[in-house]
Amino acid sequence: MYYVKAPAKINLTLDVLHKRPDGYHEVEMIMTTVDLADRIGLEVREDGAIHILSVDRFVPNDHRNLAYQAAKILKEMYNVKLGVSIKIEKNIPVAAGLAGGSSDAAATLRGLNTIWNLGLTLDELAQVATKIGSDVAFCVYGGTALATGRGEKIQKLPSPANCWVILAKPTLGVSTADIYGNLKINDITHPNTEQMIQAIKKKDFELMCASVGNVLEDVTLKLYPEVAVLKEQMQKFGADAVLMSGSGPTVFGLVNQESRVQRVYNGLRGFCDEVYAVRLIGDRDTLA
Ligand SMILES: C[C@@](CO)(OP(=O)(O)O)[C@H](O)COP(=O)(O)OP(=O)(O)OC[C@H]1O[C@@H](n2ccc(N)nc2=O)[C@H](O)[C@@H]1O
Ligand SMILES: Nc1ncnc2c1ncn2[C@@H]1O[C@H](COP(=O)(O)OP(=O)(O)O)[C@@H](O)[C@H]1O
Repeated sequence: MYYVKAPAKINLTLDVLHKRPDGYHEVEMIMTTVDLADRIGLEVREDGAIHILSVDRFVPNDHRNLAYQAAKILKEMYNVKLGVSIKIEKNIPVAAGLAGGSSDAAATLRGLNTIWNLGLTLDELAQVATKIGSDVAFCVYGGTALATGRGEKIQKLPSPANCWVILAKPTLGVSTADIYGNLKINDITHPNTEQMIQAIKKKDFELMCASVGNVLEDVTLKLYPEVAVLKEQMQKFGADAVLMSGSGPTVFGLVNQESRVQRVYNGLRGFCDEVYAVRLIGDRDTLA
């Protein structure tokens, strides 16, 4: 079995510029990877079939799985005769705003490139990724990046100031399409993306904390008030910056002092079953 790591992402910023004629939203967002990861095991099949093995009850075991779709598209585009068995060891909460499915698909592309001997570059894999979902191209590279278009155009950024990330996932899943669908374009307070880029380049933790922002947050908080409560708790227990990731409902807190990580983590455990204390990975080379 050949294993590939599929880390979760958080959105440090998420801005929507306008709604496009194709129904997608034109976005400008800064994403970075954290060290909470699924593990994807791949085994070549001589019969040409694609099989998914996953025991998580929220993860589809068939063609609906994004890892399955990744293998199928890659196989068709490059006329590969071999097949693959894909084992998914799920650690990233599902439908959480952490791009777990997208990262599984991206890890499958990277892994198949190796075990099917395709010799493709990451840029070529990212091209394939855009056919699977908006977040998959980012996940092919990992690290930290500015994503534009519908999220598939990736410009690499350096690794931000290192810090801890506390993730808290309420027991509800949200549909990304629903959240975008409820966004009122004329009623948006835009985050300062340029300032966040400067904060990342200078590795300035305080400026990074002052620059976080996500225009989807208001939409999800209105639909699910328990997410707002979680945000307040995270702030109360002393995180330096608190924001919802993606379309939610996961809330993350940035903390740079190790002594405070345990306090925030323990405080939240009283409210929320799924809490994780992880590090920013931030650097794309760690995926290799
Ligand atoms: C909100 C974000 C932020 O990183 O992440 P998640 O919350 O899903 O992790 C992404 O934009 C999600 O990307 P992804 O989950 O890959 O979305 P897709 O499968 O491409 O699209 C799902 C649906 O979301 C809506 N959508 C998605 C991307 C976009 N730029 N505009 C949209 O309006 C569309 O209705 C689309 O049908
Ligand atoms: N490998 C996968 N892991 C998780 N979810 C998957 C996967 N493949 C398909 N899905 C479907 O995608 C949906 C969104 O999942 P996920 O990527 O975890 O969330 P998000 O888009 O919020 O980051 C889930 O409801 C699930 O049915």
